[in-house]
Amino acid sequence: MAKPIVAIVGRPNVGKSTLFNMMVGERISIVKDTPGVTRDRIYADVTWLNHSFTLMDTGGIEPETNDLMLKHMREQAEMAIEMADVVLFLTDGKTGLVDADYQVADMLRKSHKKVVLVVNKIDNFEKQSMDVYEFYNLGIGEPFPISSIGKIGVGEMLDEIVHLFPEDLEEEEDERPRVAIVGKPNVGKSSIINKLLGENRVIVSDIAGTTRDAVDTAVTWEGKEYVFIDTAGLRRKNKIKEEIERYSILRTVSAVERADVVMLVIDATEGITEQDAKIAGIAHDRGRGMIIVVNKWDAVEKDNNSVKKYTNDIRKVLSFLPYAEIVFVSAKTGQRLPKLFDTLEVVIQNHSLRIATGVLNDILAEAVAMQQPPSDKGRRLKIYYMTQVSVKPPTFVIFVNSKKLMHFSYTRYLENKIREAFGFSGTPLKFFVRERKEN
Ligand SMILES: Nc1nc2c(ncn2[C@@H]2O[C@H](COP(=O)(O)OP(=O)(O)OP(=O)(O)O)[C@@H](O)[C@H]2O)c(=O)[nH]1
Ligand SMILES: Nc1nc2c(ncn2[C@@H]2O[C@H](COP(=O)(O)OP(=O)(O)OP(=O)(O)O)[C@@H](O)[C@H]2O)c(=O)[nH]1
Repeated sequence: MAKPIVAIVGRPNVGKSTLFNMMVGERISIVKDTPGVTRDRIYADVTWLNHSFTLMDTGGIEPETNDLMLKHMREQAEMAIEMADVVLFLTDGKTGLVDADYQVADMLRKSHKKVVLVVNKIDNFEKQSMDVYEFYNLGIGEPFPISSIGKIGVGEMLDEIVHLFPEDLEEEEDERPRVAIVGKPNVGKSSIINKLLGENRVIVSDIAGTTRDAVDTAVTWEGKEYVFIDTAGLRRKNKIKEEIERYSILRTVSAVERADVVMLVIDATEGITEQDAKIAGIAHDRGRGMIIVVNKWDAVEKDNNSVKKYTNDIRKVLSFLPYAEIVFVSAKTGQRLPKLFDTLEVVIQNHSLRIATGVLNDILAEAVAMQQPPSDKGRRLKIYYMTQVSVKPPTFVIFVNSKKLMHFSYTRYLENKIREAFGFSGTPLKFFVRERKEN
């Protein structure tokens, strides 16, 4: 299930990373008094009451001139409008309103995006209340005063944010599998999409709707419909390197968030890299189906061993996703591209496969008979039964006598047995262990 995305925008130094850290609850990004430090973490999961969302810090480089700052802020706002469900527009109550705030407010108003206007650095609500009123002038609604450092006003702000989240209804109606094409710049994402869409057996239709849908493409292949989410085209002109990186990570997160299955494109002429692993990690964390698309296969010198060698390298670097499907293609020649649809279909099926409890417990009984569950200090793990509670990804609950006795390695053993029996290629599996009183 896609989580809503909340993006923080605002001028340099208004306190975006301070607020981000405070909401996430850990000091996962680095705040310095120097404006514009590049941070480690720029997105994170936040839970408020019973709502979960992905929070993004669109961050900032301190540009040397005012003109550059305006340009930068415009891009930042564009990015937030494109990716987020709710934009958190952060301003600085100590500095007061500035021209750049008006410009961003104009863009947000025109986009019809849901916006929460937040005035930060109101460390003393009584003394500074007048400072807050002037922000009504932006014409984008009521300003929410907060102090990120003092942790004041944040509850009211969060209430307003979650109040603006879209209803899930819309999403449930759309049964079409959503496929995100992700990967480093220049690996051939656009080429793959264009070639796939150019196949004469593929029917492409436009998706009308929000700004975000503009990057989506509906496709019909052999009577089945899919929605492709494209993250290509990240290299806008004159971007500073750190910005490109931040944008591409945030866009990847946003695409993966909305997808069922992720196609991670890697460049065969470069081989698998740490950056590819980072991107793969985003999909894995979110439980998406996974296909590794090794592109530019035409451009490497091959022998009988090449596929095996590449596969081994990929498995090694991406050891956390042994379940991923791997396909070797060339967007240039079109080689094996149609096979991508076959693989996609398999992964989609597996990602939402349900196993009946009876069958599952037959496998469990067999697995337990073959390898005794672990024990500790004379007490042995007992597994009562197992049931699948959800799909996308397939999620199982294992009922045991004691959670402490359930080792990670035994869960993995059970996972392997389930995979042996049912395949589940291309999809992660999730396991929860629950305790039940011994009879
Ligand atoms: N008084 C006060 N200062 C704050 C508050 N929140 C942040 N600051 C300070 O404002 C400065 C900028 O904070 P950051 O979180 O780095 O701001 P930013 O918007 O992420 O800045 P960029 O990295 O330039 O985009 C720091 O010195 C913070 O300590 C607040 O609620 N009250
Ligand atoms: N030899 C060869 N070159 C390819 C193939 N696919 C793409 N290329 C080339 O790789 C370059 C990058 O391709 P794009 O499709 O623009 O890559 P992208 O991943 O969409 O790039 P960004 O927009 O930067 O994210 C172009 O010069 C393509 O011609 C392929 O299968 N074989």
